[in-house]
Amino acid sequence: MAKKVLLVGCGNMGFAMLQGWLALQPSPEITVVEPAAPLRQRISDLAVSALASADDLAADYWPDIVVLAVKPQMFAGVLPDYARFAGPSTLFVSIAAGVTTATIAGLTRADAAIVRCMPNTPAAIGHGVMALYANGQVSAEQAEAAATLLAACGTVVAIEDEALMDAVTAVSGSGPAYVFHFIEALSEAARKVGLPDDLADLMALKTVEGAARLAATSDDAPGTLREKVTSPGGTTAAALGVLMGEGALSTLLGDAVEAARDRSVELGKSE
Ligand SMILES: NC(=O)C1=CN([C@@H]2O[C@H](COP(=O)(O)OP(=O)(O)OC[C@H]3O[C@@H](n4cnc5c(N)ncnc54)[C@H](O)[C@@H]3O)[C@@H](O)[C@H]2O)C=CC1
Ligand SMILES: O=C(O)[C@@H]1CCC=N1
Repeated sequence: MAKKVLLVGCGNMGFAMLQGWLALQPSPEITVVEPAAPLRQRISDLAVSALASADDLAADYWPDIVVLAVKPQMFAGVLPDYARFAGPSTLFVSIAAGVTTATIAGLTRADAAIVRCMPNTPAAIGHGVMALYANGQVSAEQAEAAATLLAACGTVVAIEDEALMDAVTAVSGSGPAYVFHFIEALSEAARKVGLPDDLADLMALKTVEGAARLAATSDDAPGTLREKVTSPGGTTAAALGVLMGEGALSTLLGDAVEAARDRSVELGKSE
C-alpha cells in the first residue's frame, strides 16, 4: 500500500477519486495540489491537506504515487513541476484522456514508472470502473499499490494494450454522462405523457437504478432481462419497436462512442 499519495488537480474526477480513497484502511497520507480556492476548501473540509501549487510542497516531501488529474491540454505546462519525483521510487498515475505513457515519460523522465488509469465519476461512491495500463518501468509492487489505491474507487481491470485506452475512455470514462442523459431523456418523456415533474424524475431515476442493479446481480444476460419485460403484443414491444427499430439506439450509441474514441485519440496527438 502506498504511504504518500500526491493528487495533482482536484476538479470533478480528482475529487471523485479522493472521496473514494477516504474509505481506504489503512489510509495513505494524501496531499492535493489544486489552484482553485473553493475547490481547496472542499478538500480541507474532508481533513485532507490542500496546497495551491507545487511550490508549497515541503522541500523534503517525496510521494510514493503522484496522481495526475488535470486536463490533458495542461500536461505540458504542469508536469515539469513534478518531474523531479520521476524515477524508480515514485509511480505516476495519469487519469487523463488520450495522453500516452510515452508523452508523460517525455515530460518527466524517460524511465519513469507510469500507470494510465481511466476512471469514471461513480468512483466517488466506490462504484467506478477503472482500466489500468502499466508501462514497462512499473514494478510488481507499484502495480499492486496502484491497484489497491484505485480499488477503493470501484472495479479495477488491468489491460495490456495501451491503445485500448481510447476505446475504454469512450465507453466507461464518458459513459456515466450517457446514462445521466438517458435518465434526463426518460424523465422528459415521462413529462410528455403527463406525469408531474417530481414523479417523472423519480420514476426515471429509480427505473435506471433498479434495472442496473438487476443486470449486475442477475444470472441472466441483459438481453434476457429485456425479453422478460417484453410481453408479446404489449407495451414494451411497442416502445422497443421504436428504440430498436433499424437499430435506432444502438446505431446512435455506436456513433457516440466512436466520436468519443476519436476525440481521445486527438487529445493524445495534441500533446
Ligand atoms: N470528469 C470525468 O468524468 C473524467 C475525467 N477524466 C480525466 O480527468 C482529468 C480531469 O478532468 P476533470 O476532473 O473533469 O476536469 P476539471 O477541470 O474538473 O479538473 C481539473 C482540475 O485541475 C486543476 N488545475 C489546473 N491547473 C492545475 C495545476 N497547475 N496544478 C494542479 N491542479 C491544476 C483545476 O483547477 C481543476 O480543478 C482530465 O484529464 C480528464 O481527461 C477521466 C475520466 C473521467
Ligand atoms: O470528457 C472528457 O474528456 C473526460 C474523459 C472521460 C470523461 N470525461
